[in-house]
Amino acid sequence: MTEQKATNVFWHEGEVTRADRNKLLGQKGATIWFTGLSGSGKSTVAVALEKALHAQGRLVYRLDGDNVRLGINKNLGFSAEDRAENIRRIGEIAKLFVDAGVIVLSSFVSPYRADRDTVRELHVAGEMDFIEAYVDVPLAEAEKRDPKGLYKKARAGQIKNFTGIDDPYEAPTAPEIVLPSHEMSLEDEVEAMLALLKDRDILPF
Ligand SMILES: Nc1ncnc2c1ncn2[C@@H]1O[C@H](COP(=O)(O)OS(=O)(=O)O)[C@@H](OP(=O)(O)O)[C@H]1O
Ligand SMILES: Nc1ncnc2c1ncn2[C@@H]1O[C@H](COP(=O)(O)OP(=O)(O)O)[C@@H](O)[C@H]1O
Repeated sequence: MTEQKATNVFWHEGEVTRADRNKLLGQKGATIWFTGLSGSGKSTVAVALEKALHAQGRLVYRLDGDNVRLGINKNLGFSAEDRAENIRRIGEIAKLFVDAGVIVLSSFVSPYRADRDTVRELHVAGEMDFIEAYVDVPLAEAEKRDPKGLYKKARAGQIKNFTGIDDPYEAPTAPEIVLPSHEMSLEDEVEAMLALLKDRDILPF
């Protein structure tokens, strides 16, 4: 693919603002970024939190690793470069959703600190909330769960560059919240996330 830079392109401001949309929805759009090993519980927590927020009448939308990779990012693999591009695109998509007033729950392994920090900076530059939620389980626990049988395949050498096996996972150094899903119930994880969102004024009432 030839890289082309967007030149002579300008952001076009409308007359309805993000603040107007947030007011209409009674919430503040924000990105909740779940990161962690495959099998740590990112999708499980995001699904449960989505259900809880929806039941409260919040507009919430999940972006999930497997789903996004079946669609917009289907041309990307798992090299460090492709993972960076995967996360960059998802970061941009999340930002558009936040601008629309939506609470985004994103679940991606996102193993590289620099890639996650780039998404954080993108949000901060746009004066948008970015909450990094580290779903922190020991590799042995994720491997024991192995919900998709991928660790088994990676151990057998049938999948290369598998995070935690023959590819790195760089743990967050200052996440907004840590969820040790091997020591915490799913209900407690959801409660902890809801409390944090309230604290941050993402759920103003
Ligand atoms: N090599 C390798 N490493 C890690 N994960 C792999 C790999 N190959 C396939 N899978 C499956 O793809 C899901 C991870 O996709 P992500 O888009 O979240 O990855 S990344 O953020 O770009 O690193 C991941 O999903 P989750 O298990 O839900 O995390 C796996 O099911
Ligand atoms: N407290 C918990 N929180 C989240 N997942 C849990 C918890 N306890 C057990 N699990 C299980 O761990 C697995 C996590 O899988 P998944 O959510 O697909 O992880 P990921 O999205 O990080 O790959 C699921 O089978 C889930 O039922």
